Amino acid sequence: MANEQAGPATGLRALRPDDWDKWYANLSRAFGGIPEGDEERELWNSFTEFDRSLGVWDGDECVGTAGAFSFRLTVPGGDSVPAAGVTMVSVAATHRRRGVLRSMMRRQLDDVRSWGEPLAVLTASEPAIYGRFGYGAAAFQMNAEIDTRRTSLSVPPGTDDVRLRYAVPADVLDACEAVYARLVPGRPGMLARRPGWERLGTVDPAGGRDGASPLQCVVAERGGETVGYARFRVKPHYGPAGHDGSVVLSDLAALDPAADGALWRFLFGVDLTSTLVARGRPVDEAWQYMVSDIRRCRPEVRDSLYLRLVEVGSALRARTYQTPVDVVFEVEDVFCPWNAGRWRLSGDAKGASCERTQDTADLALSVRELGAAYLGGVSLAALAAAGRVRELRRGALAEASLAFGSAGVAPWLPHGF
Ligand SMILES: CC(=O)SCCNC(=O)CCNC(=O)[C@H](O)C(C)(C)COP(=O)(O)OP(=O)(O)OC[C@H]1O[C@@H](n2cnc3c(N)ncnc32)[C@H](O)[C@@H]1OP(=O)(O)O
Repeated sequence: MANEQAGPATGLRALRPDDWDKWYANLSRAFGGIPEGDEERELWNSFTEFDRSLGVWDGDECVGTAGAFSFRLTVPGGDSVPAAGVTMVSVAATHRRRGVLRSMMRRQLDDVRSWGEPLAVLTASEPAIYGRFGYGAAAFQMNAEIDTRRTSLSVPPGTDDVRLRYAVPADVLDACEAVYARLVPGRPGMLARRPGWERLGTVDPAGGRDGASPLQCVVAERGGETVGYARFRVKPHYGPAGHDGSVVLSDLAALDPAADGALWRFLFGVDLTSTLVARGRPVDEAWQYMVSDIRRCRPEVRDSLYLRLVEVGSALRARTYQTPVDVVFEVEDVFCPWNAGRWRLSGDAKGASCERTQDTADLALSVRELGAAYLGGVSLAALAAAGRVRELRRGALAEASLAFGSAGVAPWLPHGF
């Protein structure tokens, strides 16, 4: 790989295994410098894909880091598409705002393109950073702090047939992972986990508990089969009115409404607690429609997954469209100019073609808006209302907005990376 200059005396190169300690130390410091436990550190070391990671060096000092996990991401229609999971991005504060990040983003997107991966995805420490590199906010998450003493839950039929039992998280990891794997094709934004990544769900450093218990796990079973699980911590609190601790949900997955209802009913009812804290949940998750009082759940929606089309043609071909669509996009892409220009997308629920064209454009937008709309969670019409998509042929906006939808399932990223 060529050595690029990113400001005076800095050099950018692929990460070497021997450099990992310094590389990771730069990353850790950029996020506040509090050391992680050995288990977590070992986990991220095992996840690091060295030939897909970059370091920027000033002499023998690491001043910039970035990685790109080789993920597969569910797209509308249920296919799983190669996506670079951009991660571990940091620049030493001594070297900030001199273009070190920009140099890594440049090299990384060139690399991702050369690997033939049509998408790049990330979660942003600050939303203002990545739009300039063509990433749009494509999936959102729900956070809630539920007052479980003043909110009741009305569960779906069949909930009473589900058996719940406590289990040691590590002992039921394979069964839980099998549940997760069955859910992956059903929701855009979900990641097919690579071997080893299931450990992310059970890593439990004492320093990360904030006064709560170690991770607890309840599995939902029906007829001897695992149909769901919840992993959570309990944070005891004794206040003026007695016990009013919290349940802090870490992860929940269920194969059907009854299993889902059983798990949420359990979480609502843990003795000596009065609050259920649920973060990073799908924005359309069923519990919201089971509760008696959504206002007492204090729901809050937040940006979650940012997506970039690395190759516009192959990315738009890789998903399906919920209604027939035939539109010409005029795409602006300053950072990856190979995408710029006109593309004709023709598709429906079975498949799509997307090729370069000289035909007149129907819709004009930047690659960032295409990224935001790609998973079906942000409508092109809404982006047009904000002035970020221009309709050049009457009717094209409604046609494309409808087609890009994700069949009533909101996209969701199940875990950070
Ligand atoms: C996917 C992930 O891993 S997200 C994690 C990102 N990392 C962090 O937040 C850790 C702490 N912060 C940092 O390490 C650094 O400040 C970084 C990585 C955010 C920025 O690195 P820098 O080398 O300073 O960025 P660089 O100088 O290349 O800036 C490129 C552009 O982004 C802008 N920019 C950089 N950081 C920010 C920010 N936090 N907010 C808004 N704009 C920013 C710059 O102003 C510049 O703008 P321009 O295009 O108008 O010139």
